[in-house]
Amino acid sequence: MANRLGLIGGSGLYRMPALADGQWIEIDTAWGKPSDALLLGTIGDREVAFLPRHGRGHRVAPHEINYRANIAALKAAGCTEVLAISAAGGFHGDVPPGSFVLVDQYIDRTVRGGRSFFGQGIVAHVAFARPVCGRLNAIVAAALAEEGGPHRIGGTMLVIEGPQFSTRAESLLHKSWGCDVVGMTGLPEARLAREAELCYASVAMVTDNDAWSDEEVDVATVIATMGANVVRAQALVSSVATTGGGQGGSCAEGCSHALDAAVITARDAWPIEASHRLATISPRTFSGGK
Ligand SMILES: CSC[C@H]1O[C@H](OP(=O)(O)O)[C@H](O)[C@@H]1O
Ligand SMILES: Nc1ncnc2[nH]cnc12
Repeated sequence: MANRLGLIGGSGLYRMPALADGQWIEIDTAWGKPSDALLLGTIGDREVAFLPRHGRGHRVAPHEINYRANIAALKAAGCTEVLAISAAGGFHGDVPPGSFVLVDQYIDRTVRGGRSFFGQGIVAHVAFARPVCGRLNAIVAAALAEEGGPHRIGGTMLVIEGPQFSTRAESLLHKSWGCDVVGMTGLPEARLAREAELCYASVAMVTDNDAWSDEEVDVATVIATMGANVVRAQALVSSVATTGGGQGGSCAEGCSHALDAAVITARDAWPIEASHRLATISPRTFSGGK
């Protein structure tokens, strides 16, 4: 098992120059094609796989992303941990544009499908009260402190369906709920990472104040702020890659065994096709299936 660190780059983060000898490799999955090829390489001693969430050139909209294929491709590449980077709007003065937020909770306002690997004969309900890996989060928190730029440890991300930005009324509602940041892609990504038994952490790079004030968000603002902070993001991922080690793929927080207490369908009832497909996201659970 490669024990790679997976990196998902969001808006404005389509390349990863830190990857020494990076090679773009096409991967197909039982869930279809991911947003792009994976860039496989190393940062320091750590093997890394980078995937631009919207594809190079930003061709795939948030509601069109095949999140299952993206996560399955990272799993197939031998990733055990995933650090996701996203552009996001901020809801208050503690998370101004230019700050990085280590997300630890989500509220889902999406209506898209493809939010689970399960169904079609095999049912599982993974625990999601703590939707990110506390162990990987501690590594990212240390890297944020070392990087030294403005950041916040912990924050709730509200995920909208998009692709349109929120109305002012929605933005004010989400702010009143105590959310810290808003994006369009954090879910179902985090849900699927848990189902695929991957440690997952997410850093939101705040690019704008969404729509609750007079400074209404637009794409130009998002890209300009991302551009100004992309070097910081690259430094952050390099630091995580060189300080984290993946714990040999066995996570003390339980991410690597998330399906142990989750699959409810009797083993002798597993349809063969479904168990073969699921073996690609959890070989240890499903390879011994029928
Ligand atoms: C370009 S503004 C909206 C766009 O930015 C965020 O992308 P990502 O989460 O992939 O960094 C947001 O979710 C939207 O997809
Ligand atoms: N305000 C916002 N809402 C949703 N996604 C975003 N990505 C960047 N800024 C955003």
